[in-house]
Amino acid sequence: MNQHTCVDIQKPRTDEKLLWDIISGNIGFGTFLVAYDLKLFPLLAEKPQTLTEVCEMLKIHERPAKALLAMSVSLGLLQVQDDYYSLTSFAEDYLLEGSSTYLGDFLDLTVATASVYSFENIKKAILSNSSQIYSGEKLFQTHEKQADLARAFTNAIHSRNLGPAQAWPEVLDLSAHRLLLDIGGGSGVHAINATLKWSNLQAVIVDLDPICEVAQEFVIRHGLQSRIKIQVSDMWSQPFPTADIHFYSDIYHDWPLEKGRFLTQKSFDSLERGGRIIIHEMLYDDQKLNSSAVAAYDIAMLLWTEGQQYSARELSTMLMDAGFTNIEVKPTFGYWSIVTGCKP
Ligand SMILES: C[S@@+](CC[C@H](N)C(=O)[O-])C[C@H]1O[C@@H](n2cnc3c(N)ncnc32)[C@H](O)[C@@H]1O
Repeated sequence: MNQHTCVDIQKPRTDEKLLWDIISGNIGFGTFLVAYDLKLFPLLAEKPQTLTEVCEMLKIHERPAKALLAMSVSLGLLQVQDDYYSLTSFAEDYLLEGSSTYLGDFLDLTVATASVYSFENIKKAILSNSSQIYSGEKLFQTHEKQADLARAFTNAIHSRNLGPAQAWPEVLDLSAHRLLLDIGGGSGVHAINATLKWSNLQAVIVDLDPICEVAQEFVIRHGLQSRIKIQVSDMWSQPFPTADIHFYSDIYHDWPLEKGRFLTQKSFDSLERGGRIIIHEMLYDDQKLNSSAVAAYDIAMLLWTEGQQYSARELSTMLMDAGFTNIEVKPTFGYWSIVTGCKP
């Protein structure tokens, strides 16, 4: 090439916004957890504060305070008016201890396990097709052996489900049913909300031993001991107690497809005629293409479990193959939906 020949620089077809959107998702998540950890949200719940006041109360310099506040505003957690920062409705609903949908226990676990989502762990999970939580030990087997971890996890899932669990019982008519079996029910947050909404319903929560202790405490806290029973039971090996609704929330996504099929068939076989199955999950669209939130949850399942997020079509097909009819998919709350069917 001649020394003086100019070479055109090819222009990109797109600007680079997408790069910064991807980066901001990651940094925004970390900054949100730090804001939570520093108790920025309860501080602003007392009264709106200026930048200087936030610096004083959090004992941080102006430069990081500005960055923290700007990110919190851009994430939709704070709003600013006349130089005063205050909470948005989302922050009031989910980030204040007094709220009935407070995410505190979920965020505490997320802070404690933030390193699970590191570059190294995501790469290892993708290359090895294995979970990275608890140094590669199986999630639920570890919980069976370590009651403290089981409790922190169960409390976290409970707090994260306080909103969704109020929503799904509103979208179905359960007035003709008697007994809901909450399989792998965790804290019992769904059984509790379903029985509170439908006075005709009783419930049984089945789960592993240390989790049932936590569920018992939540049931007592709501004064529902006469309507909700708790049974230590392994859903793979032990028969289901009699019920006319089988409810699964965030269970199918913990396991591979064939285990989902197993549970579906087991439910179909053990439900009475007219019985209903309800699967509560964050669903992908059928092409598994259009939701970054569900895709992120899918990666989280890779890091924590043997499972994956499913689409409405995949779960509906599973129900149909087992013999269920009248299959319906109903969006319920945020990214949550239920897939439900009846035993003819
Ligand atoms: C992701 S959590 C969901 C908890 C609850 N369904 C909810 O949505 O709040 C999964 C639950 O399945 C339970 N689980 C795992 N293996 C189980 C088994 N073999 N038998 C019964 N429950 C099991 C776990 O202990 C845990 O409570």
